[in-house]
Amino acid sequence: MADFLDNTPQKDPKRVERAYLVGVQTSKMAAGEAEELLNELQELVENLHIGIVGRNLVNLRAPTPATLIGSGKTEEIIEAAKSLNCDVIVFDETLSPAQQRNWEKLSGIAVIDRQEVILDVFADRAQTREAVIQVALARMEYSLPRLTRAWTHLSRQGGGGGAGMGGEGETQLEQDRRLVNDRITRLKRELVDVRKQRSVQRHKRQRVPVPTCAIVGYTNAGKSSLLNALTGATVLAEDKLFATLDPTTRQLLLRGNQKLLVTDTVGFIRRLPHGLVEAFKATLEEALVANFLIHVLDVTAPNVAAHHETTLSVLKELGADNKRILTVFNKVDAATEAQINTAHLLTPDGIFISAHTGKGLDTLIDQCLELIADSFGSLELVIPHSRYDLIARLHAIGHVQSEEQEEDRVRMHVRIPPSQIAPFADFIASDISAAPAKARPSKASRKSAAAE
Ligand SMILES: Nc1nc2c(ncn2[C@@H]2O[C@H](COP(=O)(O)OP(=O)(O)OP(=O)(O)O)[C@@H](O)[C@H]2O)c(=O)[nH]1
Ligand SMILES: [Mg+2]
Repeated sequence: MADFLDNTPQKDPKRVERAYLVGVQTSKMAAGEAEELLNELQELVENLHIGIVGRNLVNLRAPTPATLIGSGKTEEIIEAAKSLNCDVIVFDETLSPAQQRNWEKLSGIAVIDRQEVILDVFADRAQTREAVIQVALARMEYSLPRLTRAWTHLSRQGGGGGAGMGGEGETQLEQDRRLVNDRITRLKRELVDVRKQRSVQRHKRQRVPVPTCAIVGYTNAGKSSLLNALTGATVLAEDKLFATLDPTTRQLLLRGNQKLLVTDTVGFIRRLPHGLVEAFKATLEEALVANFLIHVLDVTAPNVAAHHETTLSVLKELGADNKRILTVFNKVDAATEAQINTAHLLTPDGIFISAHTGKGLDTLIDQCLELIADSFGSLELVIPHSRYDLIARLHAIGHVQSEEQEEDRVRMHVRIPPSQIAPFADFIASDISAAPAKARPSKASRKSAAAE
């Protein structure tokens, strides 16, 4: 049991290595969707260094409660998996604990679903204490109703085998449940401590209020590459799913001395286990507290619309769907004209960029500046030289866009958060952002002010 609770994937040479994949096409799915999901599952499984020796896309009119798919097709799959000498059958659809048990009984082979694969990939990537605990929690919550399975996670990773088949007695099961529940409680407690440190760090950052944005999006879209391209950071960017689990924040200095904190976050995927969203909520808090979001999409992905929808629905689940979002289509350097057209239709005001070549980054930065201007009021202040303390303070906390010396005073355009305005109230010449829309400076003049 102890090994099962260990979050570290075991590098046992006997571990499973031959997988048979099963996808399910339902009438609700768009043409090609199930095939594409199955390709994604294949990539996920390969990320676990398990070889794919066969795959089967099943048409499903109505689900069968016991095994999800009908008995004829079930037999056919088991037959094929056995003849290919597979040690695991992987379902793209979520299997209920009972369905999973039934499949394992019928086949004598370990049977897992996409959710478990995703959990395993996350476990493989987790590096920091926070990520390790979060993944362990999600995995334990997933495993609780599945403790009576023929293969626990441990025995599957240890090479499977029939030893555990149906032999677990009630007492053992009760004991296992208690152990898992105890461990869940302990991990939750430990997580509270780890998170306290993150919130201390954030408060430190927020002492000087700087606008923040979070980069969100489907896994492998190029979020870390964008952070690197924008800020010169060196976050690991790799062609593997879920390369990033922990958020990284970097400061970006834009035109007009405007600072912006940019956070890279964990990627999303279709059919993300609910437990993982729950477990990563705190990590994704960076997205919740951001002033706005940059949603990155891989314009070359075969089903960019589904990626778009997945990210929006996870954001909704997190309660971050009311944020202003800049939609960014990345990898234009590798895109076809048809892919660009599809993206245009999906989000007409999307920004096309390449984190690799730098194309489109200027436009993205312009739009970031606009959003900052919208959320941080733009003020014109006239301050006498005798109040140099206030001028110095503005340089420290605000973002001075322009500064003009007049006889015994200085005229400044600044952006400061509303909560910080009070000490300057007597010196306000005009509040640009609060002015009626027609009196507001045009987009172009605001941009040039920012460029000064
Ligand atoms: N052609 C091309 N490839 C890119 C571009 N940006 C990123 N990539 C590639 O896409 C892959 C994923 O990039 P990452 O930056 O790691 O993606 P991510 O969104 O952070 O991925 P996760 O952290 O796994 O969610 C890497 O192989 C990058 O080299 C781009 O502008 N053009
Ligand atoms: Mg990343």
